[in-house]
Amino acid sequence: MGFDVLILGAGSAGSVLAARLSENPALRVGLVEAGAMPDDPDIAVPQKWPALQGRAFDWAYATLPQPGTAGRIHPWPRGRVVGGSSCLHAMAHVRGHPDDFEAWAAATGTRRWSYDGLLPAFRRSESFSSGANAPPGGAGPLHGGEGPLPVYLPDAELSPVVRAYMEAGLALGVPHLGDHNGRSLKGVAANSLTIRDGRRVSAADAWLVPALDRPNLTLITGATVERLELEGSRVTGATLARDGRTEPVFADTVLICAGAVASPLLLMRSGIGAPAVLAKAGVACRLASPDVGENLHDHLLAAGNLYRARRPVPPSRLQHSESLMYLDAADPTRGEGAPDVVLACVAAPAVSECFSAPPPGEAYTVLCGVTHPTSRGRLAITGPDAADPPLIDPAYLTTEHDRRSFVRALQRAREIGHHAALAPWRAEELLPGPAAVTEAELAAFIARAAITHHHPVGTCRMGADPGAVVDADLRLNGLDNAYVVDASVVPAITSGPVHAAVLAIAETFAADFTA
Ligand SMILES: Cc1cc2nc3c(=O)[nH]c(=O)nc-3n(C[C@H](O)[C@H](O)[C@H](O)COP(=O)(O)OP(=O)(O)OC[C@H]3O[C@@H](n4cnc5c(N)ncnc54)[C@H](O)[C@@H]3O)c2cc1C
Repeated sequence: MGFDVLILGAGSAGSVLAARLSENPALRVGLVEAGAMPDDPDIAVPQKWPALQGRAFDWAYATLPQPGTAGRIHPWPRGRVVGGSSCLHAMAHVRGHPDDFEAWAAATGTRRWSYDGLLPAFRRSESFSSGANAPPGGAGPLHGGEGPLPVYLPDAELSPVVRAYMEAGLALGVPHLGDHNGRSLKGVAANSLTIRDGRRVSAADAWLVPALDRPNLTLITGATVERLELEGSRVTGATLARDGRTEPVFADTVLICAGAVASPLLLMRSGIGAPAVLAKAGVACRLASPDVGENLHDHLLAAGNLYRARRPVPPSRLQHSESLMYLDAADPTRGEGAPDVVLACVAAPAVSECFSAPPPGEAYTVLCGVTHPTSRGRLAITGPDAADPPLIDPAYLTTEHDRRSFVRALQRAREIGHHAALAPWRAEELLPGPAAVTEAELAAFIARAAITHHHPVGTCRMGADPGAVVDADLRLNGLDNAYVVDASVVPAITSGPVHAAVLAIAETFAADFTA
């Protein structure tokens, strides 16, 4: 088998790239995916997203025990299915604050990765629409109206508890925000969701599936990429494992889109990485690239500031966590600039495995987290085969900045949670509970309550410096015809969930590649 362009991984970024590049009928595009087409009907049901984890289409990774979170091991779900993690995710669509992308522009030395550089891709990717009673949305200077991905701003379906939490924020002087995808991010807004007619729309649904009947696009499912094949400074293709056999696939250009966990692992299995890490795993070094797998970072959420309800809490009609509230922890009334903390109201009990909670309908939660963590970890292979389990160490809460900011976030969560606007719903605070008052007590609670917000990034960071894994064009440093295009190239995480940014990276790369 041979292609002009071979895309490895049919997740969020891979789905965008396969569709965009195969718009050119002269380009033979191959797309390889370890998983199958999604066939579990629960994937499309927004309320069921937490229940999808651990099923056959989840890679179900786990971190090393984390000293910063009381020695806990954190499950890391990732989609192993056509559509990738966009089939498992919580459907919140948040581009990030424009200042977030200044770090990307500074790292690469090009405005292409600034907010304004990415804006055409953000707009091109989406069809923005408002809910029945929301302010008018649709196309405009900041929103796209004709892109493949529906971005839906709900109103009428919002949970009454979430509405009360939003009212509490406004009463405390937090600015009103129409939606999360303008130039401001701090304030009160319902989450924009990648939902159409009450059903999840994955990146595969939006981009890939409509393109699958093109004769120049070949999707190969159930095939795990074992390694890239290298000849000098070129990648000639990859070795796939399918149905118990290995087979080669050849290509002029290879795009690695296996995600922030699997892309660096694939590079390492192929002999591209830190020589010491490769040697330890029994892999011969073909290209020394010490930063492969480094710079791993993620958002955490404290689950959570839990309240027993004084009356039944109706189940969410959306995806449970219906309103992220981005704030300046020192002054929540401040609207300018990027936020430093985030709150989220879940119309259900949400706690880590360290705590128990009342059944659904009897409690609700205010989650909180830090938008720009400074903790940086790493991941590594333990052997030469795709089946060898990786070492994943996000180094959660290892900086003073992250621990202190998290305490501020929890203090703001409690301020909202105890506000009069929530009095009709609040019976009592269950967690961390009235006995937790000092910063040390709150920090100890956070260490046991923190769970991943599912946003790992950074493990093949882009940059202009010689240590960067990929350059500003996303080309692998040291190779002529291989690129990484997925969440792993993000040099520094955005304020919020990262899916919108990953899609914009893929859209931007595709536009440049085909120009
Ligand atoms: C539970 C959960 C909730 C989330 N919630 C949100 C949210 O609400 N909003 C948001 O913005 N983001 C959210 N995210 C994050 C978001 O989904 C991801 O950041 C994004 O999908 C990453 O896209 P990607 O293309 O980098 O990787 P993926 O979408 O993970 O794609 C990688 C693909 O490569 C395939 N692959 C990997 N290794 C191999 C191999 N060796 N051979 C062949 N194929 C391979 C995988 O099976 C997968 O299909 C969530 C993620 C999860 C898991």
